[in-house]
Amino acid sequence: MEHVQQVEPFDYVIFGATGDLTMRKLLPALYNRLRMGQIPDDARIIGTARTDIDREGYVARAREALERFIPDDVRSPVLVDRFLKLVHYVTLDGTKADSDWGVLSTVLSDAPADRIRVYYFATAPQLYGSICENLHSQGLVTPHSRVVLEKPIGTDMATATAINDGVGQYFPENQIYRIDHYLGKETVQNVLALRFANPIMNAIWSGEQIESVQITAAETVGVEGRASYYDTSGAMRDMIQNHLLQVLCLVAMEAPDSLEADTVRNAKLAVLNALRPITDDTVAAETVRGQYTAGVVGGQSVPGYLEELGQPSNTETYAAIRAWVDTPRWKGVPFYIRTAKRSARKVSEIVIRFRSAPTTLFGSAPPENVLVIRVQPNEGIELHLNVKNPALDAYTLRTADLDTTIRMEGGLPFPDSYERLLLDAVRGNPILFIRRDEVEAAWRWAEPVLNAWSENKVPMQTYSAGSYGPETSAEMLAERGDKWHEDME
Ligand SMILES: NC(=O)C1=CN([C@@H]2O[C@H](COP(=O)(O)OP(=O)(O)OC[C@H]3O[C@@H](n4cnc5c(N)ncnc54)[C@H](OP(=O)(O)O)[C@@H]3O)[C@@H](O)[C@H]2O)C=CC1
Ligand SMILES: O=C1O[C@H](COP(=O)(O)O)[C@@H](O)[C@H](O)[C@H]1O
Repeated sequence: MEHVQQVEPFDYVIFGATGDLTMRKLLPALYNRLRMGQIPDDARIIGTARTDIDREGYVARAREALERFIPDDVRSPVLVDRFLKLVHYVTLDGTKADSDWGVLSTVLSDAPADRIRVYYFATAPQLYGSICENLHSQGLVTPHSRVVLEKPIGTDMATATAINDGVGQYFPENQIYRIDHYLGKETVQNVLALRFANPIMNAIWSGEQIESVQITAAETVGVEGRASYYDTSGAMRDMIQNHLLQVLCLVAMEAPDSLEADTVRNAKLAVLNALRPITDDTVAAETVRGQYTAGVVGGQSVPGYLEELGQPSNTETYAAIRAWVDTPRWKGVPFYIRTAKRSARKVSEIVIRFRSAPTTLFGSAPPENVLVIRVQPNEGIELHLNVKNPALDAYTLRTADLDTTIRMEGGLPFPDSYERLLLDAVRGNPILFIRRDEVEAAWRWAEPVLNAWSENKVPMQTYSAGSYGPETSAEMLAERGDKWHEDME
């Protein structure tokens, strides 16, 4: 059974309440937390969007979303009805001062003045600044208010600065929660436990013992219904600048002095600031980008990216980067990070390859030890060790795996990462949210790569849907005798 504590009563005001993210992720996550007993019955979820519907109409949409996105075995009619009693809707154009803010103000003023209020922005990020301005001028920003910002925070440094400035004018940094759902994943959070709660790991966690690090987030899906967003984004902006760099930070950071949010964020920031800049001179050697062509994924024929889009595009659906963290701990250790749409399989993982044993005792050098942190699916940790091959009389080696699957008690699936993060915003716990300087440091590193790619300084490769990506990606690793995980024996 999950150990849960009910949070204080709150008002969750969602801007963008009719959109895909709200229906697919936010409402189901809140339902699940109610189901687990964490949400009090006097909490309120107040959806807002321009669509002119009344509460009944919105509740009907929310019900449909729960029927679609909550599996039958955890959806009970009684709980759904209880959840929907918390749901309200206000028709509002968040960007317009003369929109009907009075209705939202009236609804909010029904609650005590010191009630926790979370404004969740599930709209296009360009709208965040003007929504904040209106919240402020309507007197709706209280000391107990916080704002959750969905990604992407900009498409480059300039746009990120504009968004952060726009929000920062009305909310102090400690009331701003920039969400990165990878930080809500259980096994990502486990990186800190693995590293710092286990002296045996801590002792070997540096370039003295580690040869290379791989961080992969590959998906079998294409761009689904989000082609218009994705084509302005691409793999680097969609996944690397945020999710994968955050994971890299957790793998590479120095031990924080405490689990206080800013202490951990300072440690992550130090890693981002230590990332070696990729320049016009190094970008072709250190990066690979590609687009999928038609292929077969999971036994199904799928079209290529350009066919799906119906127009030419210079947007990458695959990116692999050899990054370097210039700190004494990581001297000489490449961090390979990659992400792909329409990959052979869905997998997010961290793979640590250790240096080979300096021994000739067993003839040739034994294979390297490899530690795999499986973020998803089948969350767990495996360590490949060399053991004596019991099938042979001669003293030869074979690989044995120590493999632990991390499960919830009772074998329940892990809660979706949004469940943890949505309630952390209510609790006022920002540890799994990104601070402004982290976003900026990530853009500082990513932007030169994006500029070089847009100037075609790195050729756009192709890869068949259902493959592991362009061949040049494997070649980049082979230069240093490395292999992607799927190519390791
Ligand atoms: N969908 C996903 O899986 C993910 C989405 N995100 C981010 O979440 C945000 C929302 O994405 P998504 O749900 O896909 O987008 P959608 O286009 O599906 O939804 C956008 C929402 O914003 C509302 N909206 C648009 N303009 C205004 C306005 N002026 N005032 C108030 N509401 C407005 C729309 O409703 P209406 O037209 O009725 O006003 C709609 O509810 C984006 O920042 C996206 O990048 C991040 C990660 C994953
Ligand atoms: O933020 C995003 O993440 C998803 C992948 O998330 P995961 O939890 O399924 O690994 C990705 O599909 C989407 O394009 C991106 O915006």
